[in-house]
Amino acid sequence: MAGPPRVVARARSAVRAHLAARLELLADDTGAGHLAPRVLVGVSGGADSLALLATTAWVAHRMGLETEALIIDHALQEDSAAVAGRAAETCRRLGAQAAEIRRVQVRTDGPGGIENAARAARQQVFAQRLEETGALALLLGHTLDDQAEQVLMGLARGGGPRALAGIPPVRGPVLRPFLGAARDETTALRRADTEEICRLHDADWWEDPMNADPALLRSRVRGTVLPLLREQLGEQIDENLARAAALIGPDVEHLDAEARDQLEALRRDGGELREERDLLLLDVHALAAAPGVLRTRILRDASRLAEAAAGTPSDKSLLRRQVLAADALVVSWHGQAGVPLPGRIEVARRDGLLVWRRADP
Ligand SMILES: Nc1ncnc2c1ncn2[C@@H]1O[C@H](COP(=O)(O)OP(=O)(O)OP(=O)(O)O)[C@@H](O)[C@H]1O
Repeated sequence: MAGPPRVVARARSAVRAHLAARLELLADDTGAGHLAPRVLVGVSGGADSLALLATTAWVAHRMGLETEALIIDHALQEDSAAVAGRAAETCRRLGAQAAEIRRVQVRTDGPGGIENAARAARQQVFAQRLEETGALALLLGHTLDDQAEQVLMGLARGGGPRALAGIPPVRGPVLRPFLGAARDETTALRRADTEEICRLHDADWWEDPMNADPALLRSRVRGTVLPLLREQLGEQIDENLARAAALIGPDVEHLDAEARDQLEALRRDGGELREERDLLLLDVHALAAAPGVLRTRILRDASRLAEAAAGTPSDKSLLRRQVLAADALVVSWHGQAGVPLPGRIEVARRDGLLVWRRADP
């Protein structure tokens, strides 16, 4: 008997590998027993997420798991409720035991644009639904094409290693099986593969009109820049960009984890807060002993902690010049005034300590 088409088999194997790894991890942590035998799939109605839903429903069923489609209606077009309703119907036909539609309000005039506001709203619902259902995992349909676009946009914006590491295939309970198993981009699926899977399932998908909006960087990268790069640099450019992310990803994750551990240790030895404005103190000599790649990460993480401690969290990350100025306080400079940071705080040097404190009013 002939097996499933090759593309379907590849998709199933990617989803199976991700779910099996998640179950194994939870079994080690003895956390699996507390979780419902359910997986969530974020479905936009696009080809990538419908293909993922169909694949997951098939695989999960055979692993004794239920599949719930989670559809977020951003209410950004007039027909958005109808699009969400049709997607839910398709998901049930493709084997989902449940299909949840959540309507969210998205600010259209926010600082990061509609795209970022929609993403933030989506992530909030994802986290909430994971909590409500106690599901094992939430699966998202990002493909190798999304990864290539992400890396290119990161480079274009002058991003560092984190930007070049692209979209993580696994982050806690959030899994992106179509990015490939264990950072192996050769097992990733292309957007065209997901369209083929949808056609094989006779499932109509929705094309997001925002994808064609030239005002958005992502649309220009997808519609103009990558086609040109394929023509000029070769058809393998998407795979090569995704490979760069796969190669750098583990290095970045390792350094980030190391920096978190070192910050924890430095905080333990950091002494008591002395002034009312103080938020966080670190021993400057201990910090100076860390290599530069860790120091800059520790400074970023510490600044985020201090911002949270101040109760004035901003959605801005540290600028490169702020990191360099803070690092200069550590390695070379003693009497300099505080370096202003996001969230109305600053970092300064005082008595052998690096001090994060509320900024002078
Ligand atoms: N409205 C939605 N409802 C539920 N899931 C969604 C929705 N939009 C996107 N997703 C999920 O996110 C995946 C990626 O979608 P898309 O590429 O449009 O988002 P993105 O903005 O690039 O991603 P991210 O959310 O990571 O920034 C989809 O395959 C789907 O799993």
